[in-house]
Amino acid sequence: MNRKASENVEYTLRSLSSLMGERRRKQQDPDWASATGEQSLIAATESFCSLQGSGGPGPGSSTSSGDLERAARRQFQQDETPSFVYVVSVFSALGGFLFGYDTGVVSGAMLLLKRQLSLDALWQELLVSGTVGAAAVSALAGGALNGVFGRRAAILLASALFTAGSVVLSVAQNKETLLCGRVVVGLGIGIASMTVPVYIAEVSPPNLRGRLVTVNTLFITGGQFFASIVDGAFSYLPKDGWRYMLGLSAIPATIQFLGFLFLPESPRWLIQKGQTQKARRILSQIRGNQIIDEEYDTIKNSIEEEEKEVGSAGPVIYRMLTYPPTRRALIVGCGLQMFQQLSGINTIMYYSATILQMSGVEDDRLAIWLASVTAFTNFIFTLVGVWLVEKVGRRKLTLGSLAGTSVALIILALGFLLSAQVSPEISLKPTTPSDKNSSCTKYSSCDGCMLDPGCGFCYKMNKSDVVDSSCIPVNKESTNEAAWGRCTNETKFKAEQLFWAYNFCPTPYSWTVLMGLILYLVFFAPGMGPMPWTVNSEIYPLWARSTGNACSSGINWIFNVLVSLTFLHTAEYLTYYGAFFLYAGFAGLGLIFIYSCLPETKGRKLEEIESLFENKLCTCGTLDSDEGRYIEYIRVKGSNYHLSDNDASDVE
Ligand SMILES: O[C@H]1[C@H](O)[C@@H](O)[C@H](O)[C@@H](O)[C@H]1O
Repeated sequence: MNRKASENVEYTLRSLSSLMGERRRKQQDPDWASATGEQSLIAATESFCSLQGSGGPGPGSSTSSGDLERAARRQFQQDETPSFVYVVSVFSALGGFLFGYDTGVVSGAMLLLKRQLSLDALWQELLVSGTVGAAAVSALAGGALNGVFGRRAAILLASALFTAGSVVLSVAQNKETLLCGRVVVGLGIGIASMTVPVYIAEVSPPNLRGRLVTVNTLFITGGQFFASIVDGAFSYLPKDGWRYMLGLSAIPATIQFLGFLFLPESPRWLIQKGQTQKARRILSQIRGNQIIDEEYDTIKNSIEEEEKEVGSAGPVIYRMLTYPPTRRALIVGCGLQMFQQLSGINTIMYYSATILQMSGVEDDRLAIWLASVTAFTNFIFTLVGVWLVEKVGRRKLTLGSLAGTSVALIILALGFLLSAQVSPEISLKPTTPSDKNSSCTKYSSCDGCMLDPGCGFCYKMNKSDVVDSSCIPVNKESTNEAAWGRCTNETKFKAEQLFWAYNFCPTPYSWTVLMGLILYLVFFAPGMGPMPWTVNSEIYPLWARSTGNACSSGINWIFNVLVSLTFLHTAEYLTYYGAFFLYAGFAGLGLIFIYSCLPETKGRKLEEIESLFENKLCTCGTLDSDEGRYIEYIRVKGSNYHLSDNDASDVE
């Protein structure tokens, strides 16, 4: 038995012996028992004792603490979380999978699409960012949708949008239809991204909530990983391979839609809407054989109190901003989402193939497959987050993750800096054909040439030295070749031992970059990846939950577009190392923000969390008095009592 489990049992033993003491007192003094109306407590205690088959452990009782411990453990095991809550969470998390898949698959699809439909840069950008932009809009609008129609309706709508969008994409005949499909899918992503964490948090028991919501992010990164495999596999099908890539998500989307036709609405939302009978029925279905009275009453009371305290006049966002605890929670939630994106995750995800090329991978297809290694690392380390979230808590996990991410960003930046310092010189200045563009011939080293999106570096290798190098305009149709000169025909120039580097330079410091990249994901994925979603699903009171999550998800998407769309321009102005130092700076600011403002929400009931924001903003971290202290409780009612290592003290 591990230390914590034995502490649980020890505590239980202590709780039980105090109950036994009460029982003896009541048996000796029946008036006292009836006066306090505690007959049920006596019955419960007796029923516990009968579990052991040997009566209560009073003085002189033959029952050893070993028997008691075994009985407590047996009951603890019986009282497991019903599997229905896992079914509900997995079906909801399919929304996360679709979010990950549809944002991840586009990079591979674009490689094929731009050739088949001759897409120019503007159309490529529209197809990629159209989805993310639509997600930002629908995440913001999703708050109202959730509040009025409920979580279940929002998830059904999101999966219907995913299905419709994927079908449109797989049969599209022109770029305009493709754009419509991408926008429809984006609308689904936005709604799913803000609804699913809220729904899972609302149906989960407090001791599992963090883990189950984090599973949603595991599904996001799983979707991104699966997308990278699909991209790799269908890249061998140059004609129409993209139809499969983009259309495949119709399958999980349809499964989710069908599943949700049978899955229940969030009981918390139902109570808020006054549908109390239905809420009770669903809550007891989700909690299996456990008693729900206390949970039901807590939700109901907190809704009533909230209404008294905050009132119900005016738009929710106005009430949130004028009521200090929700205003603070909103700042923390949006800040977390903003810093998640500002620390550059999607630059790493979208440009990992380029970054990997910098570390010496020449072949395009190999770079695509290696990018799936990046996605896999992100996925596997999110799993570590699922495991850690209920052990170390949200605050420590996020802080540790962001500290590691900052170090990794500095290593990445140093790798790029060292590479820039030893960047190969340009030794040849070929004469430009009269009808061709010559803007690239002005550069004197590979570094400048690489940062100009219009140019590429053509060179030969002599052992480990770069020789006969030139900077030439890139072919607008395919970045794998130059527009003119020695590097124009891929098959021919490869046979002549020539190399073409677009967006990167050959460097001996590739290992530093590679190490930085891997370290980045190892640290980012368990904490900064999932925690912003997990924390946001728990920090708002019920009346503000949909709106709070809509705002913070909207912020996540807006900064996602900003960071990923500006990466190449940022690199052009600040160089690659400048860009990564900038992200490291943002991560450092994020660290200060999180250290001062993020309270620990682990193990608390959703209804209790509001109290964490009652004090002035950015003192929450220091008020973490409960950290490291486990409050055990034993609920005794009839023969049903519950031991939890993370819940509030409560003896009925
Ligand atoms: O939490 C997720 C996850 O970390 C993904 O890998 C990333 O692409 C998303 O932008 C982020 O919100």
